[in-house]
Amino acid sequence: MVNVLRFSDVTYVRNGRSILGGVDWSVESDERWVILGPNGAGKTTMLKLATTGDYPTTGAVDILDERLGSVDIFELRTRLGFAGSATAKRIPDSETVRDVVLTAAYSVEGRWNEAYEAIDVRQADRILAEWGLSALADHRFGTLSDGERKRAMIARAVMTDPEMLLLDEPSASLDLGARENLLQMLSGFAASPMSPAMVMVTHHVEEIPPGFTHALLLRDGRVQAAGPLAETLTAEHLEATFGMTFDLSVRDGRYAAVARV
Ligand SMILES: Nc1ncnc2c1ncn2[C@@H]1O[C@H](COP(=O)(O)OP(=O)(O)OP(=O)(O)O)[C@@H](O)[C@H]1O
Repeated sequence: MVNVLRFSDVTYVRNGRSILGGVDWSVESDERWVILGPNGAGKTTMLKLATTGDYPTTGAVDILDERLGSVDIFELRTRLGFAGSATAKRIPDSETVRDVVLTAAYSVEGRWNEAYEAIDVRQADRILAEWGLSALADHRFGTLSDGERKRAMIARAVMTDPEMLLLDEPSASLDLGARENLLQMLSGFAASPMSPAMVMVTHHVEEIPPGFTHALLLRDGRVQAAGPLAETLTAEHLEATFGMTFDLSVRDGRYAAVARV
């Protein structure tokens, strides 16, 4: 398997504050990772570094075999798929859902005068179908529900066949049905050997799609545990990460955690 992401002794300091400290982490092309941790633990900062959004203060970040700091990040970004709330904010409300996906082929937000190849349009329509969005293809992005919006942003992120897909809280703010629907789709996507490496940040163990293989637990910018899901996502590691005792259960690949009173 090919290494797609490596953090080597990464620190990230801003305004005199240590946000990440001594992070070592490695992702292979067939792995699907979830990053869990309390508010402010540094999860989004890790995604920011992994998507070329910033540089580590010390240590090294290697993305798709390229060292951050000595590579053209604009070229590297075309090989990554990223969906998060910040990316959704950049999409014009008036954009159709088909164009939200299609414009990823040109790395732009908002269609202007680009002429798209028939092959790109076919690819967009195939992806819209895969993410349950065909019926909404001509709807305006601004009219979508939160759940539809999240799916549209993931569809956009996979449009260019990225070598690594990174998702920041894809299930946040979704109702139960929309969350379950999205989890099923993510689970199906994760199961395909054709899919890229995946890294997903979430706040809740209930939001881990079955089929995800690895977990990284972060607290105060430090890795508490990282590795294969079954060995890493334990009540003991959750306690060390969140500072509370949990009853943790897993059924049919779905995790649930309830604080022990
Ligand atoms: N530029 C900055 N200057 C100072 N502090 C920062 C800066 N960027 C991030 N932080 C702080 O770093 C910490 C980690 O932020 P980050 O957004 O990575 O956490 P998170 O784990 O994603 O949190 P949440 O779960 O609440 O989204 C936070 O306390 C945040 O306030």
